[in-house]
Amino acid sequence: LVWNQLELEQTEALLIENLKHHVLQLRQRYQLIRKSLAQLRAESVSAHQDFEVHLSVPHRALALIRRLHEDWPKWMVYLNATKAGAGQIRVAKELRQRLPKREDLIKAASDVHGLQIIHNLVPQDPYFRQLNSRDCLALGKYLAHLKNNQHAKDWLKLSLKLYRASGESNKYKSIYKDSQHGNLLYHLGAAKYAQNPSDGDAVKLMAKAYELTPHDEHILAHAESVLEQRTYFDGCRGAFPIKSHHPSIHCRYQNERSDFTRLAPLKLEILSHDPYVAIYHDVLYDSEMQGLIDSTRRRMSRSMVQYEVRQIEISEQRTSNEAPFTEKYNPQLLKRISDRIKDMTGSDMMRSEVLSVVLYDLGGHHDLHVDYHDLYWNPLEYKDQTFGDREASVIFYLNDVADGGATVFPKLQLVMQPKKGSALMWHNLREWGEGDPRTQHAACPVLQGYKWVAVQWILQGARNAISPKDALGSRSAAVDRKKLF
Ligand SMILES: O=C(O)CCC(=O)C(=O)O
Ligand SMILES: [Fe+2]
Repeated sequence: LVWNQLELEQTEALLIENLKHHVLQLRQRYQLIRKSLAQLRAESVSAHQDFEVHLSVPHRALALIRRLHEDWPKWMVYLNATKAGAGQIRVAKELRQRLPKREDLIKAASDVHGLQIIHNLVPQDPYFRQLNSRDCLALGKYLAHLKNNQHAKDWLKLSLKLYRASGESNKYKSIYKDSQHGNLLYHLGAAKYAQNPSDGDAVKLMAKAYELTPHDEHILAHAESVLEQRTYFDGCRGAFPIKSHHPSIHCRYQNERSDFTRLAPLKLEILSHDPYVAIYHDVLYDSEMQGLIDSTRRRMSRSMVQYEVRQIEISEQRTSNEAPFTEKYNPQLLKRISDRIKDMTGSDMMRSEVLSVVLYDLGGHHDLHVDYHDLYWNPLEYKDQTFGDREASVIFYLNDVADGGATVFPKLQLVMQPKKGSALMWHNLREWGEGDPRTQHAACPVLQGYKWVAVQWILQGARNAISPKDALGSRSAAVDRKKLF
C-alpha cells in the first residue's frame, strides 16, 4: 500500500489544529470561571467573619437565597454543558437538592420589603448597598407581582443603574444567559405601564426588551399585547394618520338590491377594500332607532365575552349592557331592519345571530378583540354552530356620542366616531372562511354621555340563503372597485 504522504501531513495538521482549538476553549472557560469565582467569593457569606450576625440582616439573607436559587442552577447547567469533570457534576447535583426554593426567595424578599417600609427607606439607602443589580431585579419582580408598582419601579430603576455601572453584562454573559438586561427593561416597563398605561416611556422600555429577548415567550406575549393596546389608545385619541382619499373613489350610492334602495339609495362609503370595511350613512330612520332603544332599555343586562368555547363570562374588558331585539318585541320593526340589512349586505338576518342593542355608559368600552370564533381552525369545537362563523359585523350607531366611544381598527389605522343613523359594516373572514386578524377592533371608552349601538353578526350560512348573485363577500367589494375606476 502506498500512502499519499501529502494527505497524511494534512491530516496531522488538522489534528493539531483541533487540539489547539480545544486548548483555546479551555483557556476561555478557565478565565471566565476564575473571574466569576472571585466575584462569587466576594459576595458569599463565608467571606464574613461572623456570618450568623451577617445573615440576620434581611437583605443579606435575600442576596444569599437569591444567588442559590437563581444563579447556582445556572452554574449546574454550565458544568453539564461544558462537560466538566464527572466529580464536579456529581457534587453539584447533590448540592442542588439543598438549594432554596421559590417560597424561600419570596419570604426573603418580603422581609426586605417589610424592613424598607418600617424604616421608610429608599433602595438607594446605604443600608442596602450590598445588593447587586440581580438582587434588586428579584425584589422588583416580587413587588411587581404584588402589584406594588411604585416600589417595584424604584428597585428596578436601581437595578438598571447598578447593571450599567457594574458591567455585569460582560462578566457573566456566557453563564447567566437569561438576558438580565432584557428582563430588567421588561419589568421596569411593565411596572410603569401598570401605573400609567399612557406612559410613553413604559412602552419604549417594553419594545426594547422585546428586541433584546425575542425568544422569551413571557416577554413576547405581554409586550405584544401592550404594544397593540397602545395603538388602540392612539386610535381613541384620534392619533392615527389622516387618510386623504378622493371621495369619489370611496363613496357611492347603492341602489340595486331592492325597491327600497331604488327609492332611497343607501349612501355607502368604503373605508377599506381589503379587508372590506364600509360605512352606510343615514341608514336607519329616527323612529327606527327610537323603537330599538324603547324596546330594550328596560331589559338590559351586562354584556358577556367569550374567549374560549363554552366559556362565557362577564369581563372588565367589555363594560356595556345589552338586550336582544327579536320578533316578539316588535315584529314590524324587526322586519324593516332585517330588510335593510339584506339591502346592505345581501344576507339573511334570520339565519344570523339575534340583533343586540348595546348601551355603553360613561367609561363603557370593549377592549381589542376579533368578532369571529375562528371556526376555520376549530371546526369540531363549534360543531353546533349550524350557520357557521361570523362572516360580517354590522354596528348601527343609534345616537351621537358627546365624546369618546369610537370604534377603532388599530391594524388598519381606521377610526369611526359614532354618528347617529350610520352603520359600520366589515367582513371578518377571508374569502376562504378563515378569520382575518386585521379586523381586530375595539370600542373606545365613552368620555362624555353614553353610546347606543345595535350589533348584528352575520353568519356564513346567511349568505347561502340568498341567491349567489347577491352574495355577501369581498367578491361584491371587488366588483364595486372595478365599477368605480
Ligand atoms: O360598539 C362598538 O363600537 C363596537 C362593538 C363591538 O365591537 C362588538 O360588540 O363586538
Ligand atoms: Fe366586535
